[in-house]
Amino acid sequence: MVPPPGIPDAVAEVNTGGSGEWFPAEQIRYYTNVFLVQDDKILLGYKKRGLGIHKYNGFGGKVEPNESTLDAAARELQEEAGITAPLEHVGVLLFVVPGDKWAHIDIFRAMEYSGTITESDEMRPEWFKTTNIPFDDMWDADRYWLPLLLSERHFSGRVDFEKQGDSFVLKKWWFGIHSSSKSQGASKST
Ligand SMILES: Nc1ncnc2c1[nH]c(=O)n2[C@H]1C[C@H](O)[C@@H](COP(=O)(O)OP(=O)(O)OP(=O)(O)O)O1
Repeated sequence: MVPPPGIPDAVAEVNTGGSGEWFPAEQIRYYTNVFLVQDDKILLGYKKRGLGIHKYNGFGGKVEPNESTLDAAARELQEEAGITAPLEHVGVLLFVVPGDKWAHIDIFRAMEYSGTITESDEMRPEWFKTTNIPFDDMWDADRYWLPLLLSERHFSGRVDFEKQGDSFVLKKWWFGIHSSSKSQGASKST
């Protein structure tokens, strides 16, 4: 299948599914999401409030006006987990819900950090073995793309959800890797 609207043509498909047409374009809102990976462990945060409450996720949030994505990612990691880290940009995901702004999420990976991991009002940090990631308690499509982050790929993807009450029901997804494939070169943000 060719990449869906919003994803560059050069991205090679690795996983797709669901049915129906892709939802039409809306305005875009920019977010960040940071995953800290060390040896065979990954740091996730249990979301205590707001969008994605009661799910595990990386640390991140909205990019503020006049802020770079990298600066936003570093700020959110500090605010939500109390640490700083050299961040590598590894992926872009589009999350689409009809009638809402598209969520464009820049995904970063960190392999080391400074400071003390600290619970915040928004997130309770918790280490998991990479062989035991709590996908059943995460956003539904995370199981399809998080392995790409762990295998050090550069990836892009799109997930269309339908809102049913308070739930986001997975309708269709597409994930692909970039031809350079292995990610490289950290952007220092500490
Ligand atoms: N489907 C979808 N839509 C929007 N955001 C997300 C998803 N899936 C996700 O994994 N995410 C991520 C992107 C961000 O890291 C968070 C959402 O950020 P949010 O908590 O709303 O932003 P903050 O700026 O931290 O929020 P406030 O401080 O304003 O409450 O989930």
